Amino acid sequence: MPHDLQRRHLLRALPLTAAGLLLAAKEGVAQQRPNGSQRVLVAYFTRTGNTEVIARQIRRAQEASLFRIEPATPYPEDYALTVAQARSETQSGYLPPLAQVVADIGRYRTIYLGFPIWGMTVPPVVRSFLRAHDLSGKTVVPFITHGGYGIGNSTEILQSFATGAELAPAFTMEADQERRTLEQVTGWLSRK
Ligand SMILES: Cc1cc2nc3c(=O)[nH]c(=O)nc-3n(C[C@H](O)[C@H](O)[C@H](O)COP(=O)(O)O)c2cc1C
Repeated sequence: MPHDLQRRHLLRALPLTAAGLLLAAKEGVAQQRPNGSQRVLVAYFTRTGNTEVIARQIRRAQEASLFRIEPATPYPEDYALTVAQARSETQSGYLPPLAQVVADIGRYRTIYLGFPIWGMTVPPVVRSFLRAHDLSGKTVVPFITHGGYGIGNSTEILQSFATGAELAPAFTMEADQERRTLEQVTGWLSRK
């Protein structure tokens, strides 16, 4: 029966070097398909679930393993605080430590990499994921959701962070934007 990420080792947090990003994280075993070839991994980051819908569909279609990218310290629940934190992390080049890394990344040939656009670019934690795993010789297939403003400089950022990987053209799509939903609900509530 499929099960969520199993955490094998608890390691103490280390400073934020590239090695630290790897060592600070627990090793995670991706959720695996019982009969799959295990050569395809779907790794994704999501806040509100849009990207996860696509990740799970790819997983079903490709008989792939599934890995959720998460920061060791979760982002705030509050939308505005998350936007502010993401902006400051991106501006300073901060790479948040990961909650877990893929323990057996070497077995995968193809990595579908999914994320939402944050501040017109790749979210910091997705950059952490790329830094923490050796993807050289692998094919990285991005799938990206955004709130209507496009994918910004994501292709260039992916090229610079996925060192040695072959980068396939990205699948991109507009999806619900949390900000728009919040504004509409706030407007509705204030009329009551
Ligand atoms: C911190 C933050 C920053 C965002 N920045 C952008 C942006 O610059 N451009 C855009 O089109 N959408 C932006 N969005 C909207 C998300 O990209 C979009 O809603 C995405 O589908 C969310 O995916 P998820 O549900 O998998 O988290 C942002 C959302 C958040 C939370």
